[in-house]
Amino acid sequence: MPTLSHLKNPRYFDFRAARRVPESHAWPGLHDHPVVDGGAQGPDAVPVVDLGAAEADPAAAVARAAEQWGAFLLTGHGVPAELLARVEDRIATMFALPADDKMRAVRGPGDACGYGSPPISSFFSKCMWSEGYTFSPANLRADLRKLWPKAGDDYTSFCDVMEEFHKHMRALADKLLELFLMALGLTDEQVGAVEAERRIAETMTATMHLNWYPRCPDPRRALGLIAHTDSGFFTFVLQSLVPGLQLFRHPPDRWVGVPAVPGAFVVNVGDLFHILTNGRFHSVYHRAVVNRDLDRISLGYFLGPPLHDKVAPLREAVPPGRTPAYRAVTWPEYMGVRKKAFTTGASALKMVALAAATELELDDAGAGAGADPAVVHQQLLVSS
Ligand SMILES: C=C1C[C@]23C[C@H]1CC[C@H]2[C@@]12CCC[C@@](C)(C(=O)O1)[C@H]2[C@@H]3C(=O)O
Ligand SMILES: O=C(O)CCC(=O)C(=O)O
Repeated sequence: MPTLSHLKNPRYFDFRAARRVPESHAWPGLHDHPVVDGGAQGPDAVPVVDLGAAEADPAAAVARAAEQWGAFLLTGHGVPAELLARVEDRIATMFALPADDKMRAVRGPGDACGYGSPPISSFFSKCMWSEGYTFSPANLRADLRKLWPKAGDDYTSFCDVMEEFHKHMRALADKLLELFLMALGLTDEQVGAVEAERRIAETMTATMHLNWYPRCPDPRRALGLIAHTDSGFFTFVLQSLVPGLQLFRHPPDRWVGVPAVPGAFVVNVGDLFHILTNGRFHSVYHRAVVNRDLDRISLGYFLGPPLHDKVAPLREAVPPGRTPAYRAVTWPEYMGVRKKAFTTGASALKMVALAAATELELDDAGAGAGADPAVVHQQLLVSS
């Protein structure tokens, strides 16, 4: 059996060759909470928002899901299923590149983009059972030359497909932002006319993160992606083939498995949207688990503000007579707070909460309150 030392690149863990889960990849505490099926009828059914003809009032459906779950399945969105199949196929081709090619594009310390574990992994001493690749669609052709320096057919088809996908997704993001703002109670006119809202719509940026979760000989000991909230505004997750995404819900503490619905996106509310909406739409803890027989691929399309813009609660989101619950932060500033939160066991959202906000407002803040699975892991596993 090949071991790490037999590989040309000693930094590359060869998941394909692994016959067992080594201590470096074994996470304690994975089964502290039960897992329930979010695809079955009942209170744990993940909400579905259908943007097609079937939904009479999509803004009301978005409001309910964002307030009660911080996540929902999005169908009827108009992105062709045939394009999604090509996207998944191209991602699989990319992850099948030889290790040395992938390592050429490795993420540097502090870099947002690149190949390897996602940025959050640096907060933990254990390794996740996955590989990832982050890139900016705005810079796609240049970024991808790191993986395919000689360009060629695979490079061209990857870039063509991702550009086509990005075009659809950016338009869908605008549509969903408008629905989110209408869900907050803004009228059509206000969404277009109020300066703060207009600026968000005009400047929102997109980042893509691809995940590959290789099949795993002992899936109960390994973890694909540690529990986290996304830090930006909102994220579209594509997991249309193999399920593995779980949302944290409480009380009682439990993981809700999100069904893999062909052609659907999962939409997650992120921390900056939580702040923007003054906690009315709350960010959601989620994680990805792995399985024994099947590789899994997922894609996150992350929307957020430009790096230098401050995000503060929208005036329209703060109830009359109340003060905003959060202070203004830029995205990089918030990432810095989150890093500190991981090393101290605190909640990043609570760290940017304003002292004047009442306990009630913070307790309403969903992810910021109550049991926090990431903090539980953090106490056990933070890298020294
Ligand atoms: C635009 C983003 C959003 C990032 C950072 C940057 C690029 C990669 C994203 C993720 C993807 C995996 C989980 C996460 C927590 C991570 O570590 O990297 C995400 C993070 C965030 O939502 O904060
Ligand atoms: O693999 C998944 O389903 C989750 C992906 C995710 O949470 C992410 O990329 O942030």
